[in-house]
Amino acid sequence: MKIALIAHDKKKNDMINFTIAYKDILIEHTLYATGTTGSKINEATNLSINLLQSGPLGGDQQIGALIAENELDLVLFFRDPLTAQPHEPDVSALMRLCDVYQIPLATNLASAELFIKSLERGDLDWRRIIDERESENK
Ligand SMILES: O=C(CO)COP(=O)(O)O
Repeated sequence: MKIALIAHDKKKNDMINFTIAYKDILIEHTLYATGTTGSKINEATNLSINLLQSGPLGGDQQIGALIAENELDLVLFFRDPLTAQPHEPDVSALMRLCDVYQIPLATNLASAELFIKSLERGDLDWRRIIDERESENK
């Protein structure tokens, strides 16, 4: 599965702890992340991550583009709901695209834990069927 990992600054510690805790599961998947989040995860876990731009510099839009191209199966986006973000329109656009394309989106640590356990159990395997169908139509 292709998974995007994103965290606003005040949620980066949550994301690092999450990736340390679930490293054994995450290592089995292809990971993408916005710039700063991805670098910090890589430093803490050594997980291999496809790094995009930092969020405020277009990283959220790059994640959105991957969703629109059916290149992501799951988005874990630890949002900070208490701090205004200069790139709020990009954040909203990313979440909107998850809804447009039916991509599971966790916006906090508690829901990400549920998703990662579902992933381990194979609950998200329906995404593989969609991926196969998409590649046949290309
Ligand atoms: O701003 C972000 C998401 O909106 C995250 O970007 P960084 O990972 O570059 O901090």
